[in-house]
Amino acid sequence: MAAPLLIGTSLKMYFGYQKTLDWCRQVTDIARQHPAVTQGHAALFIMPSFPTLSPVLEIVRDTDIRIGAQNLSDQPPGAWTGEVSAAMLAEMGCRCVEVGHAERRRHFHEDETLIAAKTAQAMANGLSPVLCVGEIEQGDPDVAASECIRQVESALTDVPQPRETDLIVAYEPHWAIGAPQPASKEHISAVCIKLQAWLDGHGGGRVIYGGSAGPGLLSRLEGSVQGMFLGRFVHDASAFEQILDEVMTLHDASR
Ligand SMILES: O=C(CO)COP(=O)(O)O
Repeated sequence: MAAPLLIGTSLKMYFGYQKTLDWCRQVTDIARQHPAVTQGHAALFIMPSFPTLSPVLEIVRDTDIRIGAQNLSDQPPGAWTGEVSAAMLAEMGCRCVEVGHAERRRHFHEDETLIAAKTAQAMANGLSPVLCVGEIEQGDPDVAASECIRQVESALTDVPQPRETDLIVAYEPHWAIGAPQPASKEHISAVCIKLQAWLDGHGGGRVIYGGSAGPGLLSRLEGSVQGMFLGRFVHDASAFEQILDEVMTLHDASR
């Protein structure tokens, strides 16, 4: 059977504590009964804010939904006030962690050295990095693909080979994040196909797309991505159900 499509979301800092738990319960209820999930065609991950990780892990306990943090320290445990270690996230039951998101690069000045150290910390502790890469300005997809490959290579600098932890690469063109609509399907497909080919030849990994993604996009991408990294357009949890319906339709069409 083909690998399940990865359908994930970061809640960024949008929701409060209670709203996060309510939303996660809704999505978990959808996942429990949706054939795309129960038949193994979709694998879900959710990245809520740090203070909600523990109760959210409890909400999804009897499911295969992966929970991850939106950030981690680049350092092993020690005297790093205010930071959260990969070791603690893994101990809690997190299975993935976001690294290199455009908002962290832009607003928190995370550079490639820091992103490489965070990626290495994640992998050394068995957390799959959801490594976000993308070009800043809209332009030619070949140039964008080269830039993304360069960013992935740079992020993997400190990771020992062969890699022992799954890598998820989220292609998120900065200009398409928080926008009214995603990048065009031609642009997304052109970049993701090149990025996936590069990963296939360099230790593996799976490319998903994020940036104003919502219901309908997965179907339009016709198999050129391995999943979606969702934001605002799944804040209404029913959108998750629509996307899982698409996964099912894609699966049925491929038989
Ligand atoms: O950055 C994103 C996912 O982490 C995308 O967010 P939006 O879908 O809200 O643009």
